[in-house]
Amino acid sequence: MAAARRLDLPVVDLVSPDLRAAANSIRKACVEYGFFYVINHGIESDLLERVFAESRKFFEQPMEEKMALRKNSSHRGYTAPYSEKVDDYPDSRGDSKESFYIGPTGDDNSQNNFNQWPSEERFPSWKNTMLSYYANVLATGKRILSLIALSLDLDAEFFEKNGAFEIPTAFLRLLHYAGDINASDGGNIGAAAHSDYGMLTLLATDGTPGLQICREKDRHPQLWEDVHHIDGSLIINIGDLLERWTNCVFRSTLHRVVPVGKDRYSVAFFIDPSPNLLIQCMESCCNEAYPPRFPPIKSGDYLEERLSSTYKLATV
Ligand SMILES: O=C(O)CCC(=O)C(=O)O
Ligand SMILES: [Fe+2]
Repeated sequence: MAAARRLDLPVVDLVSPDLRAAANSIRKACVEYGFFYVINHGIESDLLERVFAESRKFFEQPMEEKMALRKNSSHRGYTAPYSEKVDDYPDSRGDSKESFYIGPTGDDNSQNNFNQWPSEERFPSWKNTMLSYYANVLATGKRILSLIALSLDLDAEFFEKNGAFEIPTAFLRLLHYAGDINASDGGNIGAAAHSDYGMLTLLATDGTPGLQICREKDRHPQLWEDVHHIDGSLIINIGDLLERWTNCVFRSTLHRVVPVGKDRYSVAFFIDPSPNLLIQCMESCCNEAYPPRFPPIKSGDYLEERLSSTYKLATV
C-alpha cells in the first residue's frame, strides 16, 4: 500500500465558551476536509475503555458463535469478514473487517426488539455498556450538530426543530480489523475507499493507525493522507446526506482503512435524520448564483437505496 502523508485536521473543543469560534472552526473543517477531531466531548474514558474491552471479547469468539448473531433484515448484528464490498474491482474479495451493528435503542419496544445481544450469561455487562455508550455518543452527536447548524448560519436547534431526531435512526457499529492481513497484497483492504452515507459519523479508535482520507477523489493517482490518533478525541466526519443537504458546501470525504499488520478496533456511530424527513437544500446553502444541485428526497429512501447496494454477497 503506498505511503500516505500526515495530515493535521482541525481540533474542535466542545466545551469552548466561545460557541461562535467553535462553529467557525467546524465550518472551515467541513468545507475543507469533511473531517475533524473533537475533544472534551463528554464521554468518559472509562466508558470507552469498557466498550473496547467488550467489543474485543465479542470478536474473539469462534466464528460459529458470532454467526449465531448474524445481521438480520433490520441491519442489526454481526457481519463477517468479506461480507461487505463497496468497491467495484472484480478481483477484490471485499472488506476484511468484521463488525457488529446496534440500532436505535430508545423506549420504543418495537424498535428495541430488532437488536441482537450476546448471551447475558457469558457477556453480563455487554448490553448495558453498549446502551450507555449509545446514549452518550448520541448526546455528543447532537451537540456537534447544533454547532454545525450554527456554522451554516442556521438556528442552533435547526435539526431538532425540523424533526431530524423525531424517529431515532442512529447506528452503533463495532469494528475489528484482523492484524494478520497481508498489507502488500493489493486485493486486501480493511475497509475499501468509501464515503459515509448519512448525516454525521462519530468515530472512536483504539489508537492503531490505518484510517486514511482522500481529499480529491477525482485526482489521479489518488493522494491518501493518514488520520493520526489524538488521545481522548473522537474523529468526526460528514456523510453524503449532509453533503447533499448543504448543496455540497460541506464535504463528505472519501476514506478507507488499510492493513497495518496489527489488530485494530474502532467504534463508529452513524447519525441520520428521521426517515420521513425531506432533505432539501438548506436555505443558507443556495442563492441565485448557486442554485440547489439536487432534488428533494426523503432521508429514508436515500439511505435504504445506499445500504442495499453495499451488501452484494450472500454471507450476511
Ligand atoms: O474503522 C475506521 O476507522 C473507519 C470505519 C468507517 O469508515 C466506517 O465504518 O464507515
Ligand atoms: Fe466510513
